[in-house]
Amino acid sequence: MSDLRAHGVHKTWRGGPTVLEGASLDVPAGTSTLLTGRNGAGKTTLLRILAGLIGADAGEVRYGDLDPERSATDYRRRMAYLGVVSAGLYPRLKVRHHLDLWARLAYLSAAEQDARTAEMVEAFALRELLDRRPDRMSMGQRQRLRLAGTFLHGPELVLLDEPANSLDDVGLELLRTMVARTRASGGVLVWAQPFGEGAHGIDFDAHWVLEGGKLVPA
Ligand SMILES: Nc1ncnc2c1ncn2[C@@H]1O[C@H](COP(=O)(O)OP(=O)(O)OP(=O)(O)O)[C@@H](O)[C@H]1O
Repeated sequence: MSDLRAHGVHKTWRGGPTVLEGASLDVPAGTSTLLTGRNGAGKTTLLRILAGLIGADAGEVRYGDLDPERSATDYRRRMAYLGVVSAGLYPRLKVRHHLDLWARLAYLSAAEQDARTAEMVEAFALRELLDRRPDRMSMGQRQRLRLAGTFLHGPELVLLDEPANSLDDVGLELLRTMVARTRASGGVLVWAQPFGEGAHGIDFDAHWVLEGGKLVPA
């Protein structure tokens, strides 16, 4: 297992604002970090750079030795990113078929697929929903499915943008358990949310605030 490191990350959106001006972050293996900031501070931008989904203008991101841009395939195999927009679900595809599809996209073997799917069904209480379609599910139920998809391939590096959105206290408890499991297995977890929302009862190892394009300890 590895540490996640970002050093001196800069990002200006083309025709838009300069969002990051030397953001640096170090998340040791086996720890979870809370990242907060005002609306528009750049949390999503930073998380997407950490995930390798967009490039930085300058600076460095590494998970162990892996560079998200140069080792994209390896990086994505080990990483999971949950975006804040409620996308990624097919309205008419049953829950069980989402899980099958994601398992295949992650190249899980048949045995792994069965084991991991069963684990996620359990972890996010999806048993009753297996034959339901997202267009007939509540927001919180859909969020549990998105979370199951996030953790399905057993990622070591987990980047979550406002993951508690729409979750009730039961859903939140399920998510807390997965955060704890990721830490316990030596993974790295970053959880981003707007400033002022509280820590959702999670005992994060570190809390950073994104302010003026830089990360400062809370
Ligand atoms: N694709 C884009 N093109 C241009 N500007 C963008 C783009 N995405 C984000 N921005 C701008 O970058 C800034 C930071 O946005 P970002 O979504 O990273 O903030 P955030 O901290 O996640 O905000 P929130 O708490 O509201 O989710 C905002 O001013 C936003 O308008």
